[in-house]
Amino acid sequence: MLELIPRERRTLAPGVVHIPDWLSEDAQRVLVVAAQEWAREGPGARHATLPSGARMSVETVCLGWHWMPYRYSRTRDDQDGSPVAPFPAWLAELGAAAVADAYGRPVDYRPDVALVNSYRGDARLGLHQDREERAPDPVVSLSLGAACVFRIGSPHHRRGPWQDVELLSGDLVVFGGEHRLAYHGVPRLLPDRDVPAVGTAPGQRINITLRVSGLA
Ligand SMILES: O=C(O)CCC(=O)C(=O)O
Ligand SMILES: [Fe+2]
Repeated sequence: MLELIPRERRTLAPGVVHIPDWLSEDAQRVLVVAAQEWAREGPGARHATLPSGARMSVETVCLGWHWMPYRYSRTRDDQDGSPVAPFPAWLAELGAAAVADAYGRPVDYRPDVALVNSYRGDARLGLHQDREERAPDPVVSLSLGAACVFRIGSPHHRRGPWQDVELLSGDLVVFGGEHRLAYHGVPRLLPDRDVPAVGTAPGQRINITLRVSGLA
């Protein structure tokens, strides 16, 4: 099922752009250090609990707005109720540069939510839509550490066809436009892929997802 993808920038579908190696190794190291600090701050990262009672295998800490299945809050209501960590201005600038590069034009992109996801072992993320936002702006995804398979399909239904893309450390994916609500997920890590020394734990993948909440 996995295609052999040349490591070139590709538009996977309208509004969906993959840029391999978008982040320099230095930038990756800075982001990994920041992600590790965010994951330790306050009540720390957690495996969110789904309405079914199951816990997600991905461990997440949020900035700006705290995402829970399936709503946002300014406070960490499924933890200790403390205020969510602030969304740093430099991360918004990085997100705007990502969207401008992906779409090849100047953009007014002001993300105010980050999900910092940590995958270890057989952690994965089922197919879902990012749809708790009230704004049409694209989603930015940055990958750090271990490689994974990223699956993206249609905005209309969860079943395929999908595209499976290998995401390596430093890769950028932007999805917006008519694929803003595309189903997507991470069916598995690819722990045997070489990872540059960016500071992640052995076999760990960190994903930083940026979104515009549209909330005030
Ligand atoms: O880890 C990824 O690449 C995707 C994360 C994601 O889809 C999310 O946090 O909503
Ligand atoms: Fe998502």
